[in-house]
Amino acid sequence: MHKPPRIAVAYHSGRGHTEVLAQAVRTGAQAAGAETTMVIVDAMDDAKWEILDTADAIVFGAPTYMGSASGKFHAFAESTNKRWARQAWKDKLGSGFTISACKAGDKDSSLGYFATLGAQHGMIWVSLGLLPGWHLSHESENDLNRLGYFNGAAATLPGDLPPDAVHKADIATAEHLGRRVAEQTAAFLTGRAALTHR
Ligand SMILES: Cc1cc2nc3c(=O)[nH]c(=O)nc-3n(C[C@H](O)[C@H](O)[C@H](O)COP(=O)(O)O)c2cc1C
Repeated sequence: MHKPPRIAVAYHSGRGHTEVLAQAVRTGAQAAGAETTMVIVDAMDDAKWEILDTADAIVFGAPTYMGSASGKFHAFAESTNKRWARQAWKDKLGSGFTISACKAGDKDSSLGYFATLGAQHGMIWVSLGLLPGWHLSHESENDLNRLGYFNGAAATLPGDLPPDAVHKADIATAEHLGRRVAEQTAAFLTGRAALTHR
């Protein structure tokens, strides 16, 4: 019997929109049997770094600000440079999620940035693993992956609305991502353990 995968959700949220997605990623990962820990990256301390260093997978999240992940997330990412130098997070699994106000809003840049950050750390990237919803005439905005992203989970919410207005389909998409990261991490850990004991 293997230990449950440990998944950290490392995120910044300005007004609570990204927080809703972070909680959804956690819900999905827990439903798939993972142990999850939330790490708000605005103010890192030793305990938070320990959580990230010992996690089997890290899911990065931030709102899209000025066409990329928010500045606070970027500051966190830059502060991982010593870990980068010794490849401390190599072979952890990773993925990412974002939200923005515009329908498109350059969210792709944020998701691409998370994937590049993961690659710099030698992490193994987990895609969303869903076909796009809402892209044929019989489909609707209530579909999973209604915004049609592949590199992670994305959500759109008009900027003047409160966090509890985050679209249910976007929440379900983030839950799907959490589940998928948990399942892929469990499969990876099982495979690695089998190879070690061969
Ligand atoms: C400084 C700033 C820059 C923003 N830039 C973008 C942007 O480039 N594209 C976009 O669609 N929305 C943009 N937004 C809107 C936010 O992405 C959106 O409101 C998001 O849901 C906020 O999430 P949060 O509450 O987790 O911070 C911006 C908001 C702020 C405050």
